[in-house]
Amino acid sequence: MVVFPNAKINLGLFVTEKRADGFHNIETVFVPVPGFNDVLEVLENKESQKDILTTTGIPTDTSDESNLVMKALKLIREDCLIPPLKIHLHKNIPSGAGLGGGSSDAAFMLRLLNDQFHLKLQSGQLEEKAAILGADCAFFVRNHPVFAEGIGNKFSPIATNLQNLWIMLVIPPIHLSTPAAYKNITPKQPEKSLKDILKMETGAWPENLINDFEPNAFHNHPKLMEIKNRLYAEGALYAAMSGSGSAMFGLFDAKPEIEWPREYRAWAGQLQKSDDGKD
Ligand SMILES: C[C@](O)(CO)[C@H](O)COP(=O)(O)OP(=O)(O)OC[C@H]1O[C@@H](n2ccc(N)nc2=O)[C@H](O)[C@@H]1O
Ligand SMILES: Nc1ncnc2c1ncn2[C@@H]1O[C@H](COP(=O)(O)OP(=O)(O)OP(=O)(O)O)[C@@H](O)[C@H]1O
Repeated sequence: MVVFPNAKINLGLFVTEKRADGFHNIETVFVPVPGFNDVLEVLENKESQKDILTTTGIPTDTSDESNLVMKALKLIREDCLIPPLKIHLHKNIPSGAGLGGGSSDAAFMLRLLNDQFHLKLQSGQLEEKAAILGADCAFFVRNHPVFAEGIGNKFSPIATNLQNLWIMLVIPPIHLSTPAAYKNITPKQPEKSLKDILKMETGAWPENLINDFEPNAFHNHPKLMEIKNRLYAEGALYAAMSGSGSAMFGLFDAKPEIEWPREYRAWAGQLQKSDDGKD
């Protein structure tokens, strides 16, 4: 079976408090970016008793064992019998970009194993397993726009009308560490609730819809602020950094045609309703 784990963006991100377990409570809205994907294929390995992982595309700084797709497989095997597998992962979503690529791979692996081996796990059960693998992972199980609280794994529905919008992702060659980003932040309660802000006209979003990771990231990497300003200058309705960065995005009401320096990666697509990622 082949699946296409997609990226996410965060629409607003408040870091509200530090928890006793070292993690942080956040408020954010996750939005899938359906056309910006990795590719994950799983076949039964009939030639040996071992699992084999092969990877192509953007190299990751991780060993096979610590690759999140292998961690997802190990987690499923705690309760279910899965035969030896041949797994191929093609990485297109860069790591350290705040686009949740590794988390998406993990959640899609859980879903794929559930489907391919008829495990009959419900979405809620898959979300519980996904949350063990990473704070962002559970969102990718249902993969619909959602309001998230807790460490990013308690969900409630959100009324968003993003479906006719275009998104441009701009990814400069800057790798930002998520643990370091959380360490350098002072949590605070938001003045306005994110749910209320999202009910406002998009014209009010630039003033109100804030990503708490931006000030530190912009201070350390002024180019990120330049990208945001350029997205607005080119007509974005809203522009921000995704997650802990460094990917920036702009939302547009028509297809954006913007040239960026060659060392940046840029991609534009529509925020249509995402499917379940299966072939
Ligand atoms: C920045 C976001 O992408 C926003 O969606 C996420 O909060 C990050 O989620 P993630 O990459 O899945 O994070 P994990 O891999 O679970 O955690 C990496 C590290 O980030 C910190 N972390 C993560 C999530 C969270 N709510 N509080 C934290 O303090 C912890 O130090 C943790 O050890
Ligand atoms: N399949 C995978 N793809 C990418 N990274 C992986 C994978 N498995 C493990 N990792 C490790 O996870 C780290 C974070 O990867 P990820 O792609 O989730 O990036 P991110 O930008 O930090 O995303 P976010 O902060 O939004 O969750 C990588 O630096 C890498 O060491």
